[in-house]
Amino acid sequence: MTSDDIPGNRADRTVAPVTTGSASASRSGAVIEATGVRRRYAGGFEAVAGVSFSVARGELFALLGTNGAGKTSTVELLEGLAVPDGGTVRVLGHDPFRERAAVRPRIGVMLQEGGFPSELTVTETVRMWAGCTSGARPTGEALELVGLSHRGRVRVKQLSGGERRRLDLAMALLGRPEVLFLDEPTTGLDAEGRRDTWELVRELRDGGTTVLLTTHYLEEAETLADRLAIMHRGRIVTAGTTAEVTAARPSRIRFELPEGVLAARLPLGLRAAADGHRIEIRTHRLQESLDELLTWARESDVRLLGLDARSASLEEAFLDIAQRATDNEADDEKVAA
Ligand SMILES: Nc1ncnc2c1ncn2[C@@H]1O[C@H](COP(=O)(O)OP(=O)(O)OP(=O)(O)O)[C@@H](O)[C@H]1O
Repeated sequence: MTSDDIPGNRADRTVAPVTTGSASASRSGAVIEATGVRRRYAGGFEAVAGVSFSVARGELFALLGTNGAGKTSTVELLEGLAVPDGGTVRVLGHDPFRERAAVRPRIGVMLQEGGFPSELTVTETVRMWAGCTSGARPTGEALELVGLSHRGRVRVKQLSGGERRRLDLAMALLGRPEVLFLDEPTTGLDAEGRRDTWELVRELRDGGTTVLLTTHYLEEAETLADRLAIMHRGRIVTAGTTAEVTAARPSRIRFELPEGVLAARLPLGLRAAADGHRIEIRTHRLQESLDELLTWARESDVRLLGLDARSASLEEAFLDIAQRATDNEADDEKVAA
């Protein structure tokens, strides 16, 4: 969903007014804080069902999740675009909806879909928003940050999807925000654009900006996030650093045995799944298992073809979590039937 669904918010999209006042945070020291947050839509559907997390100053936190998991619904509450139906949200120590005037000038928001007048040129659009933003970056600087300097005279309606995302980002950065909310910032960008955006976001974070990011790109979260949470059906299923989230997953060793060498000859200690000559070993002790395998191969004079050993990736953890959550729900439904 986008904030188009929330009446009265369209005019506020992507405004990122200037940073003012001294830094502040909640008593816990967190700059962004969600505690037991719930959000229900018309008809009673609960899209956010008790979500809690916090983001420290200068930290980059990524919210991941399956489609419809409730990421945007959660982030919009923190952006002050709607009021939670339960729990509390705090940004810079304030309620972002009720104390909007205190929060809004210090945050930058990049929604999932920007809503700019399509007949204006890129430069006119930035100038217009800069006019509502005290202390805004110069137009040229904002466009240069996102690699749009050469597109200033082009009308917004003529921009590609990826260029519009860049313009959205320029608007979010216009007021040099302390806290930046980025909802799927690189969707529609090509590989180079994505990397440029990562670089920029990393620089902002290194400069002290606190960032809350939602993304479907696991590599993006793996590359950028200090910590992350994975949501599924309105709840956070797991959270932590990438290393913590992947820690419980086994590493993987893959290779092919040459003709005439049977998988049964492999050492008993290596739990291997064989598909013909193709072998996959799953292990929680990657170094020891690899050592055992290579010793066996050397002593048996066996060449391991296409040998590939790797630690668990965030992608595997994500797919596993989504699958397990779906299986649990199927079991619950069976019990209820
Ligand atoms: N205005 C609305 N009215 C009713 N249901 C809604 C509304 N907006 C969102 N939803 C539902 O709430 C759930 C969560 O949506 P949300 O957009 O927050 O998920 P998301 O994790 O951001 O998804 P995606 O990754 O697909 O963007 C979905 O089931 C969605 O259909």
